[in-house]
Amino acid sequence: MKTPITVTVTGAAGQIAYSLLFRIASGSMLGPDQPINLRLLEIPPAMNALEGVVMELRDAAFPLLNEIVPTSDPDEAFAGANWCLLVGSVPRKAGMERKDLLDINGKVFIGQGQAIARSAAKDVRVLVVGNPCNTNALIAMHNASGVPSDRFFAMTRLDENRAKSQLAEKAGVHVTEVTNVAIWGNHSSTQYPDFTNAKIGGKPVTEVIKDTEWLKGDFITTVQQRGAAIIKARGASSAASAASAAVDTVRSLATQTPEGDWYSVAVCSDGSYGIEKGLICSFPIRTTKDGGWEIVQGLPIDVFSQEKIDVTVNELKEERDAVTSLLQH
Ligand SMILES: NC(=O)C1=CN([C@@H]2O[C@H](COP(=O)(O)OP(=O)(O)OC[C@H]3O[C@@H](n4cnc5c(N)ncnc54)[C@H](O)[C@@H]3O)[C@@H](O)[C@H]2O)C=CC1
Ligand SMILES: O=C([O-])CC(=O)C(=O)O
Repeated sequence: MKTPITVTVTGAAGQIAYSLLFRIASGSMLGPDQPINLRLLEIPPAMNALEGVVMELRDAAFPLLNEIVPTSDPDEAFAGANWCLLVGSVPRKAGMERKDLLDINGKVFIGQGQAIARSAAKDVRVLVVGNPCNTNALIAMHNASGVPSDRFFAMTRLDENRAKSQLAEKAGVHVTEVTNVAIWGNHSSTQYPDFTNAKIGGKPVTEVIKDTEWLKGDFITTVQQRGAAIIKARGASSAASAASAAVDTVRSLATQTPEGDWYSVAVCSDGSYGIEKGLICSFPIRTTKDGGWEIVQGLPIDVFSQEKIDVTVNELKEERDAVTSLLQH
């Protein structure tokens, strides 16, 4: 029997968590032989609802679920955490951009960053899902003194999955044929889903999909606006697909990436591709044999891509500049 891995999920009584917790406990995220301790953080008014979720987790009788701790105390929630999935925060409503949530959600990540630094395990890794996730991750990272910056991630995998699904549908192939899709920049309507380096059945996308106007136009805007389209249709933001993307992100970070491929997640920029150091920016990423991660280097960036990347990186800088008072050094 392996030693349990402790996973903390915040916003544990919310929509995303209602899908995510059951996927984690079933073994989808960390493997079919990996026992899990779940530590679940909520705000006091949601503790009753959380109690109901805990009852359901117990009722599912998951063989891998070792322990469940529901709490409204961040230090108790992050105690010994190996993985922290920071989902808890308010979702946007129709007509809002994700960055409009900065005022409401940003400050949550100060206290959570500090509590992670005090209480989590030495090998802690943190994936921020709550929006605006890049800048919330930046706030958490700056407030988690002593935790290395390469442990902080923000989720752009849902965007990658959406891009793959759009490309597969257009090409009339199964989604598993689509590889090498990088999302650059911010998880926002400025993100750049890079089709120029993507492949379908091992061939460049541009050789398989000849409709360049669609690739440069509707493809990009559909991916950029998909979250808003879901809110319009469902009356609530994506939850099950977001949970699934969080599972995919952690699994990709925890397992070696297949040769030649990459995945998307926002990490602390080291200056690669000229993107300002210290921004939490989405890049093409590979997980290495030793369990670390690296930014895929040397991808060709044409003029069209560079313009798109500049726009989204500029937005990240603006968001960072708007929260300077929340960033501690
Ligand atoms: N990065 C991405 O791709 C995606 C991000 N999101 C974002 O994820 C976040 C959560 O979405 P939902 O689960 O649908 O929202 P929800 O409103 O259903 O659940 C959020 C939960 O967080 C809790 N919460 C609020 N403040 C908290 C705090 N300080 N500590 C712990 N818990 C706290 C609330 O009580 C609530 O139960 C939103 O910000 C949403 O915009 C949603 C979809 C995709
Ligand atoms: O659009 C939203 O507000 C929720 C989200 O991040 C997404 O679905 O990508």
